[in-house]
Amino acid sequence: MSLLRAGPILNLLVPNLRFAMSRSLTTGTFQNTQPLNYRGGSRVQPIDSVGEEKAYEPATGRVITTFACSGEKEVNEAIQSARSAFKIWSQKSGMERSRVLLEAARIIRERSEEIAAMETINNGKSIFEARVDVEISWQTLEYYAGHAGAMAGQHVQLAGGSFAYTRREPLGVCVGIGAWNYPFQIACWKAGPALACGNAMVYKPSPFTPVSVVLLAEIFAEAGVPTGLFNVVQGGAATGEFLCKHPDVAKVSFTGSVPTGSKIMEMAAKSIKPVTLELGGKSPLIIFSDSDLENAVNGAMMANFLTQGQVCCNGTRVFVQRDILEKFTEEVVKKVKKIKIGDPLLEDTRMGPLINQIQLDRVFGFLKSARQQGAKFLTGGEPYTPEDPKLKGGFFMTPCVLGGCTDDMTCVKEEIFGPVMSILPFDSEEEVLARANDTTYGLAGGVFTRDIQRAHRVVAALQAGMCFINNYNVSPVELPFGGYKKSGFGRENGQAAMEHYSQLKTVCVEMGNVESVF
Ligand SMILES: NC(=O)C1=CN([C@@H]2O[C@H](COP(=O)(O)OP(=O)(O)OC[C@H]3O[C@@H](n4cnc5c(N)ncnc54)[C@H](O)[C@@H]3O)[C@@H](O)[C@H]2O)C=CC1
Ligand SMILES: C[N+](C)(C)CCCC(=O)O
Repeated sequence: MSLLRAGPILNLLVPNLRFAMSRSLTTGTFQNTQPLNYRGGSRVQPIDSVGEEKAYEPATGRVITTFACSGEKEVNEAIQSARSAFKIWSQKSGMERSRVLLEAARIIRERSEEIAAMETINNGKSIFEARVDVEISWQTLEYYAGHAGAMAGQHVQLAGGSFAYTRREPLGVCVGIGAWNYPFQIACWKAGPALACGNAMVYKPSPFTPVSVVLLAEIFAEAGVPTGLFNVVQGGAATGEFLCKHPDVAKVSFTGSVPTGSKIMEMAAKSIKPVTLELGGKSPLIIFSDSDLENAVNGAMMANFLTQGQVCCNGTRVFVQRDILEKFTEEVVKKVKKIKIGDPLLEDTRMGPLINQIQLDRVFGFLKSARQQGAKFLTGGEPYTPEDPKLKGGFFMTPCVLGGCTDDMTCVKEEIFGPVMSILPFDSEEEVLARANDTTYGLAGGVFTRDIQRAHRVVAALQAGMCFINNYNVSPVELPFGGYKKSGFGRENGQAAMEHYSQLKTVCVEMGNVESVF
């Protein structure tokens, strides 16, 4: 399956003015001048704040914007704006909502080059990958447009002509809190099903990546949502807490780390708010010796190096059956050495910088302990300075493959969130399954083998919410995505997400007389 599944559609797009504008964006030039909050149908400065944040262009280390973190009053304004829009939106038919979502998807397609460029500038991922993210984003809105029109209840016949029916109703104002690795796509993964079900949303992106989500808010407005339906507040933990604790919020959907997920669940518990938690992982990828070697190598690359390795579902523990260990390792190392690192806005770049200096230092911290614990550095793991002088301050490193790894090493146990693959040899299926499941995480897992029975047996035994056979990290919107164990619960994407943004009402209808017991 191709990563860029909708490629032909993208190629057919006629270049428009915005496209031409985004073409002129080069690394080292963008400076944000507009307010980054969005409320009541326009960009606004927050009315109160709890401090200030800076966001960077990771490729150059330049500050591209400084913004105020929304305070309690601003958060309340955004929620009240969403509440009033909810009254209108929730009364529309599914088909009416569907039409608006389809229009939003169309505008995203039209503006895809501009959105992808913003994502690359603020996140650091290659423009090639950012385009894929934008495609997945509009596909998400199209997919949930279909579900909006198809939302329906059940009819249940009861004795004596009485009957009951069920209604699937929206929850109200939903809060989305996002991570920095897929800023625009995560927002669409949450807003798509939320809006399709008739909810309103207040969204808080990560303070590292505040820029692209405001574009989504503008696009929803242009597509015709009621004023205030989708709002954006900017900020970090304090702003997030105001959102989670607010009594008028009906649900919180969160993507991020396990410790923050745990805090969010605690806050939501106080007022019995349902939560969806998409947390981290340390997923296993199991490669049996009967695999198609080239596919297995490509699968391992896909499992480890997208978005500079900053992906929650990455298969970072690569278990390789011992008789192909040498050949597999040799091929992987060859490919990793060829990854083109550099200016992420250039067409042939495949790896950009990490998100910031803190994350880069964190990854080097893990690599230091890997070295101390005896891992072999087969390639990479070093700071990298591209030749282009404007990239001197960027947060680059070379992608790394670690050999000679054992299950007890820190680099094998903990989520690194950087371009680091650990290779672990194994002998038997039983042994590798026990080792693969020996983790508190359970987001994803993969297996490469030509043995059809073994493939299904292995994924059935994996304790993970998203499993792949003979591929890794493809994520079409039709497929439910989410974790087992400490990787969270609830599902994004697929029909499953509709249930997490709606509630079921049963209406029991009496057609005869009331027979009282008294
Ligand atoms: N599952 C995933 O896709 C992701 C997992 N991670 C993991 O998390 C680590 C740290 O990344 P961060 O972005 O710093 O994750 P984080 O969990 O600190 O932040 C994620 C989001 O939650 C917000 N937040 C933080 N504290 C909050 C609180 N007390 N109440 C409400 N909202 C709060 C943040 O502002 C951000 O929008 C990564 O190294 C990685 O291990 C990070 C990004 C994505
Ligand atoms: C798109 N995909 C599957 C590579 C990653 C999405 C999950 C995340 O937010 O890290």
